[in-house]
This record gives sequence, C-alpha cells and structure tokens, in this order.
Amino acid sequence: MKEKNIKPGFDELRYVRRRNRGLFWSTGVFSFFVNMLMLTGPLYMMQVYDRVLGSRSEATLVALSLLVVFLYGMMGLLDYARGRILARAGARFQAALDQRVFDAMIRRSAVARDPVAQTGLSDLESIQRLISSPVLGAAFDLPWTPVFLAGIALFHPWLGLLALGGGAVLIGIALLNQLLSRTPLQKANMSGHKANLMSEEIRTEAEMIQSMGMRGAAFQRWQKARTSALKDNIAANDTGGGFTTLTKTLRLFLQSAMLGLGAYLVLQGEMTPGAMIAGSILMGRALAPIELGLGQWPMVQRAMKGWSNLGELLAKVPPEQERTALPQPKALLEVQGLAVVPPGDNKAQLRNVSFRVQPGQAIGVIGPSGSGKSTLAKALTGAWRPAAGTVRLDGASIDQYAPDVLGRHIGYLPQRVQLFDGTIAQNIARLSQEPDAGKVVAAAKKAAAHDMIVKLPDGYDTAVSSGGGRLSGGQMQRVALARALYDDPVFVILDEPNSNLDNDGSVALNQAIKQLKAEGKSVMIMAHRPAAIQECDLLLVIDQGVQTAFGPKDKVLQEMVANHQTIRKARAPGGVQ
Ligand SMILES: Nc1ncnc2c1ncn2[C@@H]1O[C@H](COP(=O)(O)OP(=O)(O)OP(=O)(O)O)[C@@H](O)[C@H]1O
Repeated sequence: MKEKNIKPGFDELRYVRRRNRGLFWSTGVFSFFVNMLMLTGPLYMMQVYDRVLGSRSEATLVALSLLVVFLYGMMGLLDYARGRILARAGARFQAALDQRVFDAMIRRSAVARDPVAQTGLSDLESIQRLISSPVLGAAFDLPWTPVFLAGIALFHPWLGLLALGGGAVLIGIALLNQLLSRTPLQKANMSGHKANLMSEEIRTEAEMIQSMGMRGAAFQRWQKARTSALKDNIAANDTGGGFTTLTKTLRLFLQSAMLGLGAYLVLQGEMTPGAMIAGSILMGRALAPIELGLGQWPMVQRAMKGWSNLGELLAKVPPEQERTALPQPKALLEVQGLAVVPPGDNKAQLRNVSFRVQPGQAIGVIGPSGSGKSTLAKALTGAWRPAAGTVRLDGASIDQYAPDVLGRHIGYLPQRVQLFDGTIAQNIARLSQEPDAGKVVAAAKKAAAHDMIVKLPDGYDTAVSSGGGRLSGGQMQRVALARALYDDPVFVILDEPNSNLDNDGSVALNQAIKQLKAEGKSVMIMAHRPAAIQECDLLLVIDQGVQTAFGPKDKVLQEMVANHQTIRKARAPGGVQ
C-alpha cells in the first residue's frame, strides 16, 4: 500500500506495524529455532534415563552433556537476539509515529477537550513497551504450544489427553481473565493517569499553594485522587493476580499429574521412565507462554487500549495536507463574519465580527471582561478554528498557511504569559535549540527587553521555567513580547501587553508599536488601559461577544462618549425614562 492511500487512524498504525514485517519475520524464524532447541531438555532427560542409566555408560553421559551445553548455549544466544530484535521493532514503531501523534495531540487539544488527545504519547509508549517486552516473544512461542502438546501425545495417548485437557483449561482461564479484568484495568489506568496529572499540576503551582496556605487542601485533593487510583489498582490486581496464581498452580499441578500418570504407565510397562520425565518438562514448556502472558496482562491491556485510543485520535486528526508555500504576506488582515466557539464549548463566544487592518495600522480591541477579546486573538492566530466566517492575511485565508509558517507571520503575546524550561534566548527564539543570536537580540531590542536581559547574571543564557523562574511578572512580559516579535512577523497580536508593565515599560511598548507601524507591519492590541491604545489608529469594540463599533479610533471614542452622555442624560431627573 502506498503511503498516500492510507486512511487516517488504524490504517496508519497497521501500516507502520507492517513496515516492521521484516523484523517480525526474523523473530518468527528465531522463535522456530528457539522452540526446536527447547526440546533439548526433554530429549536429554530421555537419553539419560533410558540410555545412560540403563547402559551405565559414563562416556555417553559426558558426550550427551557436552552436546546439551552447546545446544543450550545456542538457544540462549538465539533468545537474546530475538529480544534485541523486538526491542528495536518497538523503538522503530515509536519513532515512526511520534511526530504524527505529537502533532495530532496538540492539534486535537487546541480544538476540543478530548481524553484520547491527553494520552496520545503515553499510548504510543505503551504499544512500544509491549512490542519490546518478553510478552511478544511469548506470543511467537504460542503457536508451538499445540506442537508440544501433540509431542506429548506421541509418548502416550493418555498423556496427550491430559496435556490437551490442561491446555484447554488454561486457555479458558486466559479468556476469562481478559473478559473480567478489562474493565478494572482500564479503570485503574484512568484513575492513575488522573492522579498523576493532579500531582503535576500541584507541583507546577507549588509557590501559589505554599503562599496561600493551600498545602493541606491540595494534599487532600491529591490524596483523594491517589486513594481512588490505589483502590482501582488493588481491584485490578486482585482480579488479575487471582488468574495468575490460578494459572501457575494449575501448571505445577499438571506437571505433577503428568509425572503421576507417566509413573502409572511406566508401572504398566507402557512407557519408559525417560518419556515420563520428558513429558512433564514438555508440558511446562508448552504452557509457559500462556502463563507469561497472563502474568503481564496489565501491560497487554494497556497497549490494547493505547492502540484503540491512538487509532481514534489519528482518525480524528488526519495528517496535514502539504500546502503550497505562499510568498511573504503584506500586513493586511481582513476578518469577515467571524464566529468562534471555544474548544469543549457549544456556544459561540464571538459572533459576526468584521474588520480590516491595513499595513502600517494598529488596531485596539476594547470591551468589558469576558467580552471575547482573547477569543478573537486565539482565532486570529489559528489556535481556535472559526465556526463561521473567514480570516484572511494578505488575501489568503489563514488555513492556507502551514501552522509553523503562520506562527512566523503572526506574532502573539498571550494574556497569560508562560515561558518554557530553557534559556531566555531559547524562549525568545520560540524553543529553537540553537537560537539565531542576531534575531534574538533584535527582537529583544524591539521589545525594549535587551537592557533588562543583559543585566541578569547570565544574560540571554539565564535559565527560566514555565512560571518565569527568577523573572518578575513585568520582565516575563517583556521576554514574551520579544518572543512575539522574533523573526519579523508581519502582524502582531498583543493581548493586554501592558498589564504587568511599569511606566517605562509602557513607553517602550508604545515605541515598539510605532516602529512596527513604520516598518509597514500591523498590530492588534487587546486592552483595558487607555495607555495601551495610544498608538492605535483603529478601534474595535466588543461587548458580550458581539462587535458594537469599529472605525477610526477618535471617531469610535467620540461616539462612545456621545452615547455615554445620552445615557446619562436619559437617566438624569427629567430625562426620558
Ligand atoms: N476555553 C474556553 N472554553 C469555554 N469558554 C471559554 C474559554 N475561554 C474563554 N471562554 C469564554 O469566552 C468568553 C470570552 O472570554 P475571553 O477570554 O475572550 O474574554 P476577554 O474579553 O478576553 O476578557 P478579559 O478582558 O477578562 O481578558 C467568556 O465568557 C469566557 O468564559
């Protein structure tokens, strides 16, 4: 099958699995020889009991023993090689899909709150772990179970019957185990995942928890989640553990039963003692893969769930189409009839918004809290997809740009600034491992952050964390502004850019906006404070998700003042009620 004909979802997983076919075939061939060599033990026993002990020949014993050492050595080597092949098959499977799953997780999480998007990478890892584990080796051994059972029947039909009956009971137990332990295991996995997420959240918010005296409450919350995860885990263990013990006990019993029945047949003169011992060993070998699989069932179950989650996730998020590269756009933004529904919500928080920004213009977006300003910013950056209407940059709708390319054209300073673990330079260069120093410094200078950064002990190489590390709120905001201006975007969206800035910071910000305008770029500023819209030419007013005014700033402000006065007069004594 050609790569382009693959349907997104399970087909992609199967395709990658098929690409490992060569490795699986060699595992199969190795398994054939390993299982053939498994006969070494039983055959040796037969020879020792029936030949050596009968003939009392020490030379035969020595020769047989040397042969056995060689054969076991070969078996060990082949088994080891098989393990190495499977480890590589698992790693290859993961490497072939990690970028695709990573992208799908991010793209899905940006548009919906979907549980399958939360666990994508760990689902992929659970499949990799299963492929690399001895359980998959055991799966390759499983086809040999009936062969070994048939081999036992060759010693004596009664022994064969016992082996067959025992094998059937064990397979029945395995099926019952799958049926009964699936739900508890899935529940345990889910509650464990929830508890881990919570502890991660508590860890990242440690400072706030400490400063607000929330440690006890946070512990209780986490403890509740952990207790429920432990309870689910114990329930799953009780079910799975019961089956594992049952299998082990039954296997031991069957091996002894085989000896007992064998001894009876020897007494009847129907079999040799060597065959009796060999039958018992073969029985153990035949049932070993079932026992191993049952013991590791949580891993199998986790991988199966991972496979179904991943298939669902990839089906929901098809790979991105290759887009024809567009030339560097002009800073012309046109929004027409835009409506936005936030991910996980079913109500539009922004409706029928239309405006146009020309190169060299700055537009202010004002409106009360919760009116939809940040929602507009997220739609313009392409993070949230419009439910209706269009957003065009230089004539092309923004989905015609590859997301990474659009990210370079549109700089974005979010309302809630978050940095990433790394240096300031890496953060400004949007996580590039080898930041272009020239571009980083240029962006920092534009954002009036350069002087502040070089005053830090390690300058641009100062390590910061998601919460900012040693940076103050205002310093973080300046670094984030530099990040927004990195690589010369043509359109810059600043969501409450001066919320943490002092007077100097605000002046520097306005200077940066002026410079961007002079370069023919355009800027959008979401603001509460008048100082932030000083450099704006246009004003867009949003109230409860609806555009109530748009036009030149002074005209819109005059209208607002006039409306305000009309309302005041109307409310004043003698006014129209
Ligand atoms: N992820 C989300 N899921 C559901 N609703 C959301 C989400 N984000 C925002 N909203 C809702 O959308 C509406 C607009 O929120 P938005 O953040 O755009 O307001 P804003 O104008 O930026 O407010 P502020 O001035 O306080 O920053 C609010 O009612 C908010 O509850």
